[in-house]
Parts: sequence; structure tokens; C-alpha cells
Amino acid sequence: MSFLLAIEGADGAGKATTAAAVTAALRDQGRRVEVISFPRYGATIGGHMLGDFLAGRLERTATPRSLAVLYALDRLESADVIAETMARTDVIVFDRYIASNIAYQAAKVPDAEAPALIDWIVALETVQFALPRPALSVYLDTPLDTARRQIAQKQQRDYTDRTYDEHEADVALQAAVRRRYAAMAEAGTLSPWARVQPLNGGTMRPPADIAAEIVAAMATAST
Ligand SMILES: Nc1ncnc2c1ncn2[C@@H]1O[C@H](COP(=O)(O)OP(=O)(O)O)[C@@H](O)[C@H]1O
Ligand SMILES: Cc1cn([C@H]2C[C@H](O)[C@@H](COP(=O)(O)OP(=O)(O)O)O2)c(=O)[nH]c1=O
Repeated sequence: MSFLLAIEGADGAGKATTAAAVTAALRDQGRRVEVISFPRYGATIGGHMLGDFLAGRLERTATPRSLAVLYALDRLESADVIAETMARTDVIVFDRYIASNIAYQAAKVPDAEAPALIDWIVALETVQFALPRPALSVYLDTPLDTARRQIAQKQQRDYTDRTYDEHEADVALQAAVRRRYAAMAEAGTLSPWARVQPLNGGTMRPPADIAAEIVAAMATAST
């Protein structure tokens, strides 16, 4: 049975870089590891529509619940890929997973409405769509200004030419997303959590250093 590890955080937090470093560290230990990134823009109907949303091409305003369904649909359409990958690996590293849906959609509603929306998304993804829960979710707690600089350094995306997509352009949303992640990590929503500080003395720690902390947290989570 594969250990399901989810790397989470706001846009530009360093998730893809960290996922690659964790993969390298675990492979050095002889473990079979693969990364799956969500959304899977080119591979699913949900992912395709999310590319349109993030690029600002949707003609209608997307409500948090309608968006949550699209993100969950992208994973439902990927259920076979997840199952096949679980069968041939020791660890799957998700670059975003169900907690991203919770953090981003709950960040768009008033505090009083958030608990009901969070319960609804957890039930949709883990009960109705029967997606497996992670064994550990990692919150990369990268400050807003660092993450913003790092978004600008990212390579061009398939779905948009813009430097900042619909979510990334919204600074207030990014701040709210960070608060939702902190609350989930504190409450243990969806899975056990490890909260990791990627910064040391104002600069990003080396990816291998962040990865070593996560590999240690995995050992604790599986005992
Ligand atoms: N630990 C790190 N040290 C130095 N640069 C980093 C680190 N993590 C991420 N970056 C840089 O920040 C940018 C965004 O990183 P990325 O991993 O794509 O973030 P995310 O997947 O969270 O959007 C990239 O240019 C990457 O090289
Ligand atoms: C996977 C997922 C992502 N998101 C959001 C987070 C990001 O703002 C956006 C796109 O994901 P992201 O990983 O940032 O894609 P890229 O690096 O190619 O820009 O979708 C959700 O709201 N729910 C989800 O379930």
C-alpha cells in the first residue's frame, strides 16, 4: 500500500520544487515514488475547464461550490491513475490534493459559512467520489511576499500566458487561503498534518533540507 503524501500551500509556496526534492530523497532510500499534480489540466474534463477558469476565460462567475465540484471531478476522473500508481509505488507525492479545494473555496466565503462548506467538500471527495485520504498533508507556510515573488519566477503554464492567474492575482484571497491552511493543519482536517516553515533568516531553505524535514514527518505519521 502506497503512502499518500500531499504537499499543500498557497500559490508560489514552493510545492512543485518540494515535491521533486522529497521524491529524490525517498528514491535515494530505494523507495518507489511518483508525483501526481492536481489539477491535471490537459488530462481531464474538469482540469480543462479549470484551465479556462484560471485563465479568466469562463463567461459566468464561478461559485465556490461549482468550482469545488470541478476540482473534485478532476480527481474523480483521475481515480484510475491514482489506483494504478498506488499499485506500483511505495509513495505517491501529490502536488496539491483535496486540501487545496478546501483551502481555496473556503477562503472565498464568510467565516460563518466555512465549516459547512468544508464538511461538504470532504464528504464529496472522500465519500461520494471515494478518493483516498492522504496519510500526511504538509502545509508549506511560505509568507505572502516570498510566494508572490516566486510566482513571477514560474515557467509559462499551458492554460494561460498571464504571470498571475485568477487565483494568484487576488492577494486578499492568497492571505485568506493561508489562514484556511493554518486552521486545517491545526485541526487535523482531512488527514494528519505537518506545518513546515520554508524560510530561514528571510530566504528559502534548500529544497533538500525542507524535504528531509518532510521525510522525517512521514516516519512519525506512519508509526
Ligand atoms: N526551496 C526553494 N529554494 C529556492 N527557490 C525555490 C524553492 N522552492 C521554490 N523555489 C522557486 O520558486 C518558484 C516557484 O516554485 P514552485 O515549486 O513552482 O511553487 P508552487 O508549486 O508552490 O507554485 C520556482 O522558480 C522555484 O524555483
Ligand atoms: C488542486 C486544486 C487547486 N486549486 C487551485 C489552487 C491554484 O490557485 C489553482 C491552480 O493550481 P496550481 O497548482 O497553482 O497550478 P499551476 O501551478 O499550474 O498554476 O487551483 C483549488 O482551488 N482546488 C484544488 O483542488
